[in-house]
Amino acid sequence: MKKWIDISQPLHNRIAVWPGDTPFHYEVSWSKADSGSVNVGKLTMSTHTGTHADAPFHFTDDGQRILDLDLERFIGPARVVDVTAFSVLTAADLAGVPLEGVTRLLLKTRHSCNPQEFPSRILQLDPDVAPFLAEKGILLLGVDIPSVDLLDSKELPVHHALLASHVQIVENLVLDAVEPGDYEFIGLPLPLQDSDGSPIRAVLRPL
Ligand SMILES: Nc1ccccc1C(=O)C[C@H](N)C(=O)O
Ligand SMILES: [Zn+2]
Ligand SMILES: [Zn+2]
Repeated sequence: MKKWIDISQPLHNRIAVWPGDTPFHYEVSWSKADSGSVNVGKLTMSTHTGTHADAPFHFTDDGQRILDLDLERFIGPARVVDVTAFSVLTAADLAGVPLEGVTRLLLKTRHSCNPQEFPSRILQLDPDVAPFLAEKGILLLGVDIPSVDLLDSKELPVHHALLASHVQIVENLVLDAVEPGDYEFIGLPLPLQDSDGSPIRAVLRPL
């Protein structure tokens, strides 16, 4: 049996966050020395830090929250496709990619990513990608960048198009060391009842 590959950003106090968002912070708030028994940590973070899933509530006030999402989407076969040659990606571009029978698509948009550095430019996805993916039967789209929309977007047209097409969004994957191809994917969100997003531990195993 092949090994699972971790495709998650490590969460630590120097991880890059969305500009202006809550910095990630972990500390031991109650040490073994103090408690006489155990180390107990305390976390402060934005729900969109590191490798994470977006809930529709992130960009729609009446949208589903993380705990409402169907877990089936976050476990199962996935295809990794290299789109590093593109700075804009449309449905027409994806028409040349074999996607028959694919239910989860992970896009490798850059050769390397440094989770401690927020990117200045990212791939531009055309919103027409969303209905195209839905038509292929794709349930989840994962990217190795902080957003499926451009970094300065306020309207978030790609987020909205993916929601309208019932495609789950996963962001900030680490695909540097991953060859294009077919894998088993697991990337489960935490059971955060009211949340707009959740960190996931995303892993792949070659099929
Ligand atoms: N505008 C923001 C402000 C603060 C924190 C995150 C965002 C995002 O929109 C993040 C990105 N679109 C995401 O879905 O993770
Ligand atoms: Zn997000
Ligand atoms: Zn997002």
